Amino acid sequence: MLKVFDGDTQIFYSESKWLHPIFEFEDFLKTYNGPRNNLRAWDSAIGKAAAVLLIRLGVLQIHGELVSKLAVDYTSKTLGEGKLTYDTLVDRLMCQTESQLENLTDSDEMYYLLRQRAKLVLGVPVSIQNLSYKYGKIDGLNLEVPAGGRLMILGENGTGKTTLLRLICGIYKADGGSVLIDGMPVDKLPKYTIGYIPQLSELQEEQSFDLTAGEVVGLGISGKTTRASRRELVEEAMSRTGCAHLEGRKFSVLSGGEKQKVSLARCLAQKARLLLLDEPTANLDKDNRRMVVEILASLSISEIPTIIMVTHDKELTSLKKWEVLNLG
Ligand SMILES: Nc1ncnc2c1ncn2[C@@H]1O[C@H](COP(=O)(O)OP(=O)(O)OP(=O)(O)O)[C@@H](O)[C@H]1O
Repeated sequence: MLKVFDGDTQIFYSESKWLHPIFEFEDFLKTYNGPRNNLRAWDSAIGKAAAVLLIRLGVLQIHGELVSKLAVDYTSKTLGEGKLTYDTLVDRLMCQTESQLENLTDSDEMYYLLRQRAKLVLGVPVSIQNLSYKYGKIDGLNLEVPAGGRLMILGENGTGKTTLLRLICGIYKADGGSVLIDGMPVDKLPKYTIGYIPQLSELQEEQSFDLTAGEVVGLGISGKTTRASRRELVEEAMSRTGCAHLEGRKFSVLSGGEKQKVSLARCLAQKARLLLLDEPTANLDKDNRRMVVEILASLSISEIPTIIMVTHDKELTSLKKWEVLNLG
């Protein structure tokens, strides 16, 4: 059970189990407009996981009926002594989550792990078995990317990186083996599951596209969405990728980098569960490359889609915690 107070006023209450009340509280905060500088929480049991989440949400004073030593250590290191009080102190809470967090210190990485354990990820798993294709070095390839996983495909020119993305999203048919996304072949997937951004050269070929950038971003949004929420999704995605000012411009006349930003906004508005990105930072200047890196980092700890990306960009290849597949 979790109760949260602003000073003495209770603002939130939940009786859900495990860490779910805290994730519910996170959702509650998205629309809560009251003051947040004096948040106090009361929870029945506090392990390191609960401490990490509550502190991320800005709670400064926590009381638990049952509290673990790991939680006390983490809280005193992060907030200072005496911010976590308790009725009973135990060595550790007997759960796997507490053990998995024991030696982690990076708040983003802990948060990512907790959302994965709570199955609060947008991403779908991808399973590639014995995949073969006539071009490139794709010969009996096996690969598992879990829901919300992050995979970077590296390799020399011509090894088949782009070909692999096209096999995953069904543009090419494999000569042998299979690709299952969320347990299904690609043609059985619900519409809008995949967001694919091809290499810039292909985006450039879409010259006949007579749509505005805003309309392109709206393409991935389900037809059932109301007009108002559609607008909101488009605006939010375009401002997140720094291209809101391009909304009324024709997509076909945009520069390469602008097209990439608009395409990324399309995938965000679509809430794609699997992002397939082919050289997403090629042709972007330093600031825009940084922005893409930041968007990928923030996606990987909030919505958590599954991301499979081909890149040569040093800034991206140095990202930590990504699985790497070297083709060739
Ligand atoms: N439809 C096709 N017809 C002939 N050759 C093809 C076809 N599709 C792919 N290939 C060849 O397969 C190889 C792999 O191509 P792909 O574009 O996947 O490479 P890549 O690893 O993405 O390379 P780069 O780093 O240069 O983008 C290349 O030699 C390419 O010429």
